[in-house]
Amino acid sequence: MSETLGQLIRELSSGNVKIVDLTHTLSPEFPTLQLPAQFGQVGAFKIEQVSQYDDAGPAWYWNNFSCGEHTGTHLDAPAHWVSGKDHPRNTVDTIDVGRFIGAAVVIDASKEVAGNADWNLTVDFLLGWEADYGTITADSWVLFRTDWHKRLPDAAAFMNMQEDGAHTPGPTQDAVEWLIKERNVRGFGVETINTDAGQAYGWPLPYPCHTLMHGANKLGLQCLTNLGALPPTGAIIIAAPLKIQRGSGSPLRVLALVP
Ligand SMILES: O=C(O)C(=O)c1ccccc1S
Ligand SMILES: [Mn+2]
Repeated sequence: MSETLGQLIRELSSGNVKIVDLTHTLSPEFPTLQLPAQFGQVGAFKIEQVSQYDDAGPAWYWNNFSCGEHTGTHLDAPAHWVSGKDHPRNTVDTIDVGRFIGAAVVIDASKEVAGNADWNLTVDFLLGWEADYGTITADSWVLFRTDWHKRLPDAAAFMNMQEDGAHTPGPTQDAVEWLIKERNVRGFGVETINTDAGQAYGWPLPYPCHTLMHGANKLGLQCLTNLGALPPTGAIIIAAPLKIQRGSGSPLRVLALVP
C-alpha cells in the first residue's frame, strides 16, 4: 500500500480522521418534492419484505424497494436539467468517478435561515465567508448549511409549502453564477429538498441553481444532514451515486472525512 493511503488508514483507525454521515435514512416517511399537479412526481421510498428467516426464505432476510432517482439524500447529475443535456458523460452511470471524492467547504447560514425561511445566499455573504476562511478552492463542493434538517421528522415543516409553493432557502442567481465563473466549484449541496430556493420557480431565470450548475456540467446534492459536524474548510466528501443506466441522479450515502 502507498505511504499516503497507509497514512490515511492509520489516521482513520486512530480516529484522527473522523467519518461523518451526511445522509438521511431512506424510509417511506421521508418527504419528497411536490411539483405542481400537472407535472410528473418523484416516487416516495417503498419497501416490501421478501423473506426474513421464514418459509419464503428460511436462512435469509431481504426486501425489494423502489423510489425515485431524486428521493432522499441524492445526487443530481448534469443530465437532470435540460441545460445539462448535451454534456458528455452527464448521467450517474457515466460521470467520471474522480468527481465522487472531493474537497468540501461549508457555508453556514443557519442563523440567517432560522429567521427567514426564504433567505437567499448572496455573493456578499460568500465574500464575507472567504474573508473569514479563505478563498473557495476550485473544484470544491460548496455545502450550504441551513440546519433545515432539524425540521424533520415533521414533513410539512421540512417542505414548508404555502399556497404559492415551497418556502425554503437557496442561492441567488448572482451567487450561482459567481460560484461557477469565479470559483469553478464542483457542485452545490443543500439540506433542503431542492438546491434552488423554494420560490425560485418564479424568478427571472427559473431554478437558477439547477439551470446554471448543470448547464456548466456541475453536480448537486440534496437532503444532506449533519453539516454542522463539518469544519468550514478541510473536509473531504465521498458522494458516489448508484450506477443507474442513463440515470439523472441517485439516492446515495454521502460521507465526510473530517480532520
Ligand atoms: O433535483 C431535484 O430533485 C429537484 O429539486 C427538482 C426535480 C425536478 C423538477 C424540479 C426540481 S426543483
Ligand atoms: Mn434532485
